Amino acid sequence: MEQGEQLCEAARSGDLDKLRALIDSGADVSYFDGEGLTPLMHAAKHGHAAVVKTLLDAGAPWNALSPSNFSAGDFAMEASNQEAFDILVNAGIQAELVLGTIARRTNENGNFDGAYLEDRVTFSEDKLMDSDSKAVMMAWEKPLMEAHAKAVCSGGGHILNIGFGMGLVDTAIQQYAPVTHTIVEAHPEVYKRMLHTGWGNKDNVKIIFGRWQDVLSQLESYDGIFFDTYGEYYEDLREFHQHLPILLKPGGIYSFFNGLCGGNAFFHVVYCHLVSLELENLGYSTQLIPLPVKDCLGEEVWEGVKHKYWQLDTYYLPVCQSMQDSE
Ligand SMILES: C[S@@+](CC[C@H](N)C(=O)[O-])C[C@H]1O[C@@H](n2cnc3c(N)ncnc32)[C@H](O)[C@@H]1O
Repeated sequence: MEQGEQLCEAARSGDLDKLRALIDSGADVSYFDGEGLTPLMHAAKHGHAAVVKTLLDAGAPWNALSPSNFSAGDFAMEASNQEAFDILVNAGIQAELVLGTIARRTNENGNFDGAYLEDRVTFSEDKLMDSDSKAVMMAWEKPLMEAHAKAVCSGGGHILNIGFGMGLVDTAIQQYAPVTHTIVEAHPEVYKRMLHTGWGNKDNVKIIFGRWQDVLSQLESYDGIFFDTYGEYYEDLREFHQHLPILLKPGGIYSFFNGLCGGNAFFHVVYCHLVSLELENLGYSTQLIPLPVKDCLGEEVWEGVKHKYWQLDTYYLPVCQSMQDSE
């Protein structure tokens, strides 16, 4: 049997001594067997936590995917192997803190090339699409947007929303009659449509046209902030978070569309941890409220849409607050 196969066999049976000996003799820890599984996936599947740790320490890729798009962490999660799962989550967080490769790759699958804001968009009743038939926003998200609006408007006052899209969250925000409601939107056609549908005539609404990055000096500070852009990277969200101490008033609530790695359950867990950790470092606590979405997401929803950006059964709605407020 070749070394890679022996490694998979040792990982399956939890034979740590054999595994170490194979690694020491140069066996390839990123080997894929005939079924497209790595030794790490086998160890995770069978709950051999020490083997998982040894393989990761030897450089096994935590984020390799099986032919059915399962990572080692997905296998551990599916088999309820908590210890192996925790080790893999930590490995994922550490790797992403340094490299941020997963979120970037997910976006590359979406083929963003920075040109979205210059391209045409198409509006229909149930979606807003970019020129490449990828959904910028879809109506199935309406209950999520209503929940986000409820969270960020819970203290009333002055509300900021970044990214108008189909106006779902803004329509919901209006229901709470905020004192002021500022909307930042960067796409010329979306902006035009906002004006066409009367958003420019609402007494409490202020529209700022431009990329949030370019209009920061026009922003004030707010009691509630929601962030949901398109065609941007995790780094952009992270950069936006750096401005929260100025943009969010004491006692204010911040939330964002949590579509991070929405195509893979385990990567999503890693990113939920990662973003919470990064917000914590900035002084914000994050509560993730689970909302079931399976029922609003039948196959027909994705008809004509090129990239299925969300494939999970539960959405975790982030509610962030300054930790000083909760003391
Ligand atoms: C996913 S949609 C927002 C959906 C919205 N939450 C809703 O409820 O309909 C993203 C929006 O952000 C806009 N956008 C993209 N990049 C932006 C940026 N850098 N600054 C401001 N808006 C941006 C897009 O044009 C798009 O209208």
